[in-house]
Amino acid sequence: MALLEVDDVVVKFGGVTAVNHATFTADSGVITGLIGPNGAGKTTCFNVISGLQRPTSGRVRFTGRSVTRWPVHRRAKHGVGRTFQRLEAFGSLTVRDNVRVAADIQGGPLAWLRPDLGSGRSGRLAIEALLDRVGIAEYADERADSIPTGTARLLELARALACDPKLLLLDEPSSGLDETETDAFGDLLKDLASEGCAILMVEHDMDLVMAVCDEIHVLDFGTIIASGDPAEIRNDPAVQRAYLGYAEVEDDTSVMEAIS
Ligand SMILES: Nc1ncnc2c1ncn2[C@@H]1O[C@H](COP(=O)(O)OP(=O)(O)OP(=O)(O)O)[C@@H](O)[C@H]1O
Repeated sequence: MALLEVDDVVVKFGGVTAVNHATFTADSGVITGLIGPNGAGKTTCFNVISGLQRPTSGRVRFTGRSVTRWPVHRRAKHGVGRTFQRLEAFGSLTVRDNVRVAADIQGGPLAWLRPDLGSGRSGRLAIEALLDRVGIAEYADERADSIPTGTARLLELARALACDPKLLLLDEPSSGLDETETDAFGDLLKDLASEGCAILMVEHDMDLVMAVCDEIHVLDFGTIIASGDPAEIRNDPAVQRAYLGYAEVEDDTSVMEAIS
């Protein structure tokens, strides 16, 4: 049993089938990529997993329990963390306070009793350590609406990590990061996975996807058309066709070449 099981999920918006009988898993210690052309249904899948979107049919199981009808906050409390493609930080708060709010909410009304949370010294140190870990400590006192986009994405990651997730859903996490920052970000993802976190990532940077993912699922028009490790996905003709939009693909054209 995998940590997250998406089972035969369908999402329809009127006449548009955004997700079409998608079945896939994400597991602890594993970095899983969910890729596909624009409009393929990736964000809708994330919304179904995090609880923002009720599926038309199908099920979502998390830690073996059916969570299909659970609201967002209940899933979050049980370990589903998420970042958004469109940034969702509290702009008028500092970077540090954005993370503190997340830790406080996760801790609940009795958080002040726990030494690792709340406003006590240990809680404060834990937040500083988190900011340092994602590489944004120097921005701790800046307002969140004044920091660069790439930094704001890392802030979203820190905020999600403050809730101690078992599963981390990352939607376009590297957009806005330069090459060096993206490399560091990839290393951080590997570290998090090695500590047992399940990571499911929607990402357009194929170099990053191919470098860090253990398993990749490819969506096209809402349907999973391929699943496998990076080498299998790279050379899958159906994936190449999906990205290029036509069938005539040279045998030796890789996905990375196809979409670049
Ligand atoms: N709330 C909605 N109402 C109607 N149609 C929607 C809604 N949300 C998504 N769609 C449609 O569902 C399809 C899948 O959209 P989705 O945003 O999940 O794709 P995506 O793979 O995340 O795309 P991108 O890579 O561009 O972010 C698209 O055709 C989109 O227009």
